[in-house]
Amino acid sequence: MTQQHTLRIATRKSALALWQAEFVKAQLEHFHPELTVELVPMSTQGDIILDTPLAKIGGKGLFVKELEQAMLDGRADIAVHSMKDVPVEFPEGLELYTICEREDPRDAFVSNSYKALDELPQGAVVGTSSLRRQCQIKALRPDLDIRDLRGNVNTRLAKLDNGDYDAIILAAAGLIRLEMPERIASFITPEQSLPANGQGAVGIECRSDDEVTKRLLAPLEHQHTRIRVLAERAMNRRLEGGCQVPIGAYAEVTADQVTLRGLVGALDGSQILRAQVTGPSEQAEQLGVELAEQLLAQGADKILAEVYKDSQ
Ligand SMILES: NCc1[nH]cc(CCC(=O)O)c1CC(=O)O
Repeated sequence: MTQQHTLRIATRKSALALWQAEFVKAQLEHFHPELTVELVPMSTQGDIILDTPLAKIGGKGLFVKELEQAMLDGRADIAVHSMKDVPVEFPEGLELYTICEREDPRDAFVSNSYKALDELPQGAVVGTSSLRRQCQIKALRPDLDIRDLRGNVNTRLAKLDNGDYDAIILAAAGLIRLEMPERIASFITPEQSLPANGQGAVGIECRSDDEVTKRLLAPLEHQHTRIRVLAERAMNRRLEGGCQVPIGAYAEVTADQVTLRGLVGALDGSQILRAQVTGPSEQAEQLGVELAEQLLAQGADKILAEVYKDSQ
């Protein structure tokens, strides 16, 4: 590496994406004081199509395609992603090389009037566009009126503050990173609602043949997080679920064992399939597949087929 080496980070322009890119930049500069790191902010399809419910647009990787093209064209060297938005498969020539330490993976209950989900009055209006959150909240509280809520974190908070909703559900990690932890009225436990695979974790993608960049990224790797996220993603991959599916996946690691919980739900919360597996950490991905197969044996394929049919 020469003194002048510059590493360019392709990033979306939302506050959270920029925070994550700046975080990776700071880490890289910390480990490599000689390195210059630049951000290359860009808009993605997912940022542009704002008026259609995400579940209806479908299409895996709405938020990553442009970033990936920039790396393939050599306009950028790495892309920083929220792991939960990264498709399970990568285009030829690119790979997810680094998984950084996870922030709190739980969902957060956010409201100006109520402290928790079970305090909401009958028929209260709750905002979320996530099918996963929708089905689990419906199962807990069938009376609630769940309405679509799009936009980046600040837009969603503004809609809550306008009085459009009694409460909204957001990833705790986003609120913590954007320095708004006081917005979290309470955490939603994994028992109430399983988080999305990879929630709270940041991943770094680069060109497969870019050994220089890989060496620079190596110190940012967090093995414990990798095991958890690999197990969670393997489950989603086996279920062929993108990021807009009513699938929850949550892994925890104790000593050298990983415990993975998974769930597939019907959108109205009328049916929720759950399963859990435990095994050695080295077999994280196999455990994810095993869990998916348990869910398929319970009929997850029928539920998911129904969801995909509705989103056509
Ligand atoms: N789908 C959007 C998205 N992607 C990542 C996060 C939060 C941070 C994370 O999971 O790392 C969010 C916002 C949210 O779900 O509230």
